[in-house]
Amino acid sequence: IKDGWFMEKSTMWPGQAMALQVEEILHVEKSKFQDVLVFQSSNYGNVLVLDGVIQATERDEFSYQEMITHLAMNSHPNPKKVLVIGGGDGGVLREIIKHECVEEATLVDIDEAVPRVSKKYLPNMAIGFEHPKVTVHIGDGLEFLRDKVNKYDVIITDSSDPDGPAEGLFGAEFFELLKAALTENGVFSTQGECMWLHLPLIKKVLSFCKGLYPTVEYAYTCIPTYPSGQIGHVLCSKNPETKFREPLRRFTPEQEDASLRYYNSEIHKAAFVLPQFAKKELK
Ligand SMILES: NCCCN[C@H]1CC[C@H](N)CC1
Repeated sequence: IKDGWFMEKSTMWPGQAMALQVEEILHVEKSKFQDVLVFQSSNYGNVLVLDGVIQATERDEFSYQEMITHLAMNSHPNPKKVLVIGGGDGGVLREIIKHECVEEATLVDIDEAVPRVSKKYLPNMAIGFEHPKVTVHIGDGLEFLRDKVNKYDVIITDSSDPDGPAEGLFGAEFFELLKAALTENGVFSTQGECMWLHLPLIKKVLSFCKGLYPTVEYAYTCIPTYPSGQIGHVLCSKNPETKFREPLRRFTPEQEDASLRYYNSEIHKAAFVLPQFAKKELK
């Protein structure tokens, strides 16, 4: 932080950096896995930063949390058992429990510092932890999956970037373990990186998934404080009949008005419409 500004510089997005004005530094810690920083920004609320990378801000986190969750959940006919890998800030859990049909939501995050710090400084996002249907494990998502077979209807991998503790969540073994852990018509969504920055990585993940799953799609959302203002999701289904581009289930207009700020059934469809440069590269 220099002259009151935080700058998100990283080799993962060379030559560019998101900058946010800092009102107050609220928390600095070196956890077992990463550097944890929380600061109050001038116009994005409190901001959670891990290893120098913005993970969530109070003002725009809902875009990512709603889309990574509801694109998958509304593509499954009746998701009862849901698993979140990563997601230690609680935002995805908050979204999952908006689906009445969910019986249990399990979260596995490798770093206990993330839930602890999120509850304290981003309480409206970490509210997901309080729900009776929620169980939290602290541990490696890859290890957690090793003995899970035919257990989850939906799995959401809400990870940081490949550069750090989440590295294993972008590899071949992880996608194979995911497949075994999903039930017969299971669906999953991942943090799928940005088409302006990571097309080669996205292409690699998509083509690998196409070898494992009958239905694979890429969608994205707009979010001001992520690199290049956009983040994608890779969506896979074990059911060849799954049509991701058309929501199978919908929230009622009342639910959309009452409890959603980004996702709705129109933007569900729009999320899969890619600009020409990405469409060409990812087909
Ligand atoms: N719940 C938010 C998890 C973090 N998502 C990622 C954070 C880092 C970004 N460069 C990409 C998305």
